[in-house]
Amino acid sequence: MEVYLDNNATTMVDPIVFEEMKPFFCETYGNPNSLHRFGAGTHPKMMEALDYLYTGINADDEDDIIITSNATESINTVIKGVWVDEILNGNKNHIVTSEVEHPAVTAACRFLEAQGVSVTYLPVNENGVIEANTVKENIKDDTALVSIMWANNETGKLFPIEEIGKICKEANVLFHSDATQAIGKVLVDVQKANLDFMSFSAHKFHGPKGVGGTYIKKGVKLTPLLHGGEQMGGKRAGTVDVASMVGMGYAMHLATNEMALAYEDNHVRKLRDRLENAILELPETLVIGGTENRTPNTTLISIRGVEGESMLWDLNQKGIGASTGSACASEDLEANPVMNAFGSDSELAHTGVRFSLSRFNTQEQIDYAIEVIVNAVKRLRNLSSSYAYAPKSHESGL
Ligand SMILES: Cc1ncc(COP(=O)(O)O)c(CN[C@@H](CS)C(=O)O)c1O
Repeated sequence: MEVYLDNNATTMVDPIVFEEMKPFFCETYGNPNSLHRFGAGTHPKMMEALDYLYTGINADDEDDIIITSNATESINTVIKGVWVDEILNGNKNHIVTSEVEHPAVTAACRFLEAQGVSVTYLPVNENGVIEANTVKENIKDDTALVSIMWANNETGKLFPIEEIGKICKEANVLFHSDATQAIGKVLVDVQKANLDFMSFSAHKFHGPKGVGGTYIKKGVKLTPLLHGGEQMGGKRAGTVDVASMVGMGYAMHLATNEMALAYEDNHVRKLRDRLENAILELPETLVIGGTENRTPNTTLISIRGVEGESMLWDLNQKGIGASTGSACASEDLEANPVMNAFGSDSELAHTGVRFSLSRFNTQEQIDYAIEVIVNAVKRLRNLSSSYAYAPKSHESGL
């Protein structure tokens, strides 16, 4: 049996989405900027896709959503655009973000630090969350941007975006959230969150890889990252990948409607809890960041005495796909920086395994995964020279 439990890395394109995309390869294949019928034929479905995107994040009709290649491009567009507008051409020189952001945020911020910008990386608290008050305490007169993720990709922890949005509005500071791991898992409302910018990627909610979006609130200036043609009103040059844009719009429609979010919060959450609770019955295991206030599909579990990479190899041999943390850091055998930030000791930082489920997982798959995981832990702990578990009288030895 094959069981895919790495949906925070990427998801399967929903077959229904794939059907929506097909016509734009060999039938309606014109360039949307061409004036003839071959180009104009793409417009109805592109407009429908935009409608789905606006509805999915509750954007106002006058706001902008520009189509990018992925969340990384969207994030760089915001951070570097604000740098140009508010720092190079303004009187600001400070950005507030967090220690547990995705590298797309932290690396872009480190690039700006190399250009002389001051960046504050906020720590998470003992519950693995960035506190709104901590953001407030770190906003200065020259703060150009606050950028805090909506949901952490490794732990699933949800951050107080609406509270932070109120703080930024009162302080008149631009606010961006990387919502890549929130869309399709929890309700994302850009207006309630008082966001000026938001980034997302279609392949996290059963859309195609290679397409994402940047939300820009009406009236907020943002210098483009890419210059060239007049696509997206000059806000993002380059011919739009029509099929992917249509796919992202439809995936947003399927993933963010009321029934879909209820399914995530019930069915997917129940499967995640079933898997997590079975692993927590093993001695010396714990959920990094704690179990409260998380996306319904994610668990990052430390299993003392079991190297994350060794566990992944065992799982892969049995048809199960998971990760030790974000896929983009999977080749890096250094201790997981996010786990370090969440306060786990150095050994724990090497023993984390991330399981991230989706609406396509079944209870049968989860029960199989539990059996494989428990057997893998037994095998790997028995092999471990450094792990010696002395069971208390009421615990079975492993
Ligand atoms: C919160 C967050 N923000 C940005 C990105 C980047 O998405 P792209 O579509 O690759 O550009 C990701 C992708 N995180 C994957 C791959 S590193 C993970 O395994 O966690 C993310 O989780």
